[in-house]
Amino acid sequence: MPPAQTPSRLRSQTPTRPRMAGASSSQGLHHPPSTLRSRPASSLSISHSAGGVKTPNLRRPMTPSTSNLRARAGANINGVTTPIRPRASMNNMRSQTPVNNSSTNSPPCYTGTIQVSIRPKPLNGINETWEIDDSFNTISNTDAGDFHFDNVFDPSIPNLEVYNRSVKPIISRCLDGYNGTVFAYGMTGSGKTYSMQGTDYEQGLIELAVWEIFDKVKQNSTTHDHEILCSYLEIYNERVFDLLDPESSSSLRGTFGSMVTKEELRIRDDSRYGVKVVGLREQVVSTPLDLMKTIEKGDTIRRTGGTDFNTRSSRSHAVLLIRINTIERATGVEKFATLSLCDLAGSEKATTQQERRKEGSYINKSLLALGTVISKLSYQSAGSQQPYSLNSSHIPYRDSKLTRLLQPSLSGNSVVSVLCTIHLSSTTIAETVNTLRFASRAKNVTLNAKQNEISGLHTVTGSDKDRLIAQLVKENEQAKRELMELKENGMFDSPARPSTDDSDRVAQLNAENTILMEQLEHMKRLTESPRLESLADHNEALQSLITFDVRGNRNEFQDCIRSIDKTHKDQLAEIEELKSYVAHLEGQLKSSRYNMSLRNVSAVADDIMDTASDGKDEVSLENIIKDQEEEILELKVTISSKDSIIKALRSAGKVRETLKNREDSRENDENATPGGESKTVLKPLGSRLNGLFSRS
Ligand SMILES: Nc1ncnc2c1ncn2[C@@H]1O[C@H](COP(=O)(O)OP(=O)(O)OP(=O)(O)O)[C@@H](O)[C@H]1O
Repeated sequence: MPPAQTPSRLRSQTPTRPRMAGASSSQGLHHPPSTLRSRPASSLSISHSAGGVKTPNLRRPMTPSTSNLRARAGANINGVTTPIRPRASMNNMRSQTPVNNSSTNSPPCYTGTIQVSIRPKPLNGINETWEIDDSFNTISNTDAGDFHFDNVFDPSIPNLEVYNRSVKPIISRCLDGYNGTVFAYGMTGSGKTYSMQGTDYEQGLIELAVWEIFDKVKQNSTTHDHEILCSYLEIYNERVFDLLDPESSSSLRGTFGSMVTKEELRIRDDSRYGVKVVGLREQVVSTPLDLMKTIEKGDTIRRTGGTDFNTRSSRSHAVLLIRINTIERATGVEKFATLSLCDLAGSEKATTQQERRKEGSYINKSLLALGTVISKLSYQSAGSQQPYSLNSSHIPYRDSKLTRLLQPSLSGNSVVSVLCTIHLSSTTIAETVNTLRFASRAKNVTLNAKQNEISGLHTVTGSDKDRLIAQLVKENEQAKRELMELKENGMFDSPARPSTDDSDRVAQLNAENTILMEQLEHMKRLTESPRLESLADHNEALQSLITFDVRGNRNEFQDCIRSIDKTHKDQLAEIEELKSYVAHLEGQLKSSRYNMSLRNVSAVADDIMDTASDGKDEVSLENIIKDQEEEILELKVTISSKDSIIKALRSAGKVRETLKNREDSRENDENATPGGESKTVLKPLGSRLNGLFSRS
């Protein structure tokens, strides 16, 4: 990301915003001094609280002295400009208190109320309707009473002063991961656009915020990476449009109302940002000029039109969204925030033009919805009983696109500053009182903005870090305990004892390999040809038994039986031997595995793994073990076939017994009657044995 330029340097490069001489500082630019009417000292003032409810206030109203008025107004008296008194002691965000929730593992948050400032538009003529007190917190009218706010600006102060007191603290919060919202509210022609967008001769709050953001980004650029994205939209006749959409730009320039062909966008819930405008363009901007050009582009297609109060009235609510993502390089901790800067359309009485009337009704409807939401939030925050008309806990954010869009901010997760612009004229007193009542309610709305922070990949902070350390200590202790146990059991005295020395380990593994190879060889020897030959001999003996003609030579028959008996015994002995050998190999396998896992435990504990050899030995050992397992499986198959043979032998033994018995009885019969039919018995027995062999 290219480093941000300093505001001063860039300002001098901005061709589109020529400044009046002396307009670059808050002290330099001023407007004609307002003439504030002094009220009679004895008048009874009315104080406004939530909901604009009047409460008698017996405080004696202040009567500003002439000098005070001059100082406040930055007045040009006798040709000398009196600087506007800086109010360093005035902390505009004082109501917002940082709350550290680290003990509860939740992100830090700011609690407080919406910050509300009143900005009267300079009056052509003498102000006899409203009084602003010395402390710049109260605006009063004999009939309407007192209204108290965070700031009540003198009409003559410049945008920079307004910015410093009502917006600047929010920018710092945004760079620290808190969402920020600033919106200008007031009747048509009262100075919302003047304040937010400025003029060719004076920077507006938006531009000042943009410079501040990039200035802060530059200050942090050695330690942090930043990404700044911007979106710009308008809500026109209850429809959301993208002001950065070039298509819209070309099709709409200089057109209004029914000629609108822009694509309407929808607002959806969003887990990260609360709500999201689907399809809204986000433009990455890397310099303040980039961002200002983007905004200016959007402004060219924003709807404006002439009203009875304003020749170039904003006919839509314009919302600029600046997303600020910050990543601290050292920790990878990411903070992200959205700064929403809203220039709302002005409320107005019915106008003569039909098109303006239609727009006006939409504007009034959405402002009414905003007023209702603010009222309900205000009562909710105060925990007080709502009037019958508002009697429900439901906050109707969905009643208008404006409230829906501002829902995340109004529902608390944002640091919010409202700038209410008013007319001081006696002809607009009803609208001004309405605006002040709205402002009073907004002042009561509580906020609980959370810091948007994501822990870095390679680090953790605060309580997460402590938790991780505790977990690692626990794991380490467990590993140590296991190692101690293994030592006590003499495991480290075995040939497989792990060594921290790599060459020792390799030698050890080679030795194990040799042993295993020998065992493998031995196993092969046991299972190879002689055994199969003896099995073949055995089969031959059985075959001859099957085909034996019991009428043949009795000696031969008995030899055959003896041979089978011997083979049977030999097979049984071999099977036992094989079984014990398989058990032995299984034991070996187990112990090899155990030694391997032991090595792993030890390696982790001593952090040897990083420096271990290329692992060939491990691989070959594993291969051998795999081979052994296969051999064992084969042996098991052999054993099971031998079991079948044993079964067959047992059957053959029984046959032999039968034959022997028959032989005996035949001898007896021969002695008694000559001839006999033994073959008939042997046939089925032979086929049974044949079947058994073919199965095994
Ligand atoms: N504080 C101020 N100082 C000097 N001129 C101002 C001030 N506020 C407003 N004006 C002038 O008043 C006129 C109307 O102001 P602006 O367009 O800002 O009103 P608005 O509240 O945005 O109106 P709308 O709601 O109709 O858009 C403009 O010509 C503007 O220059």
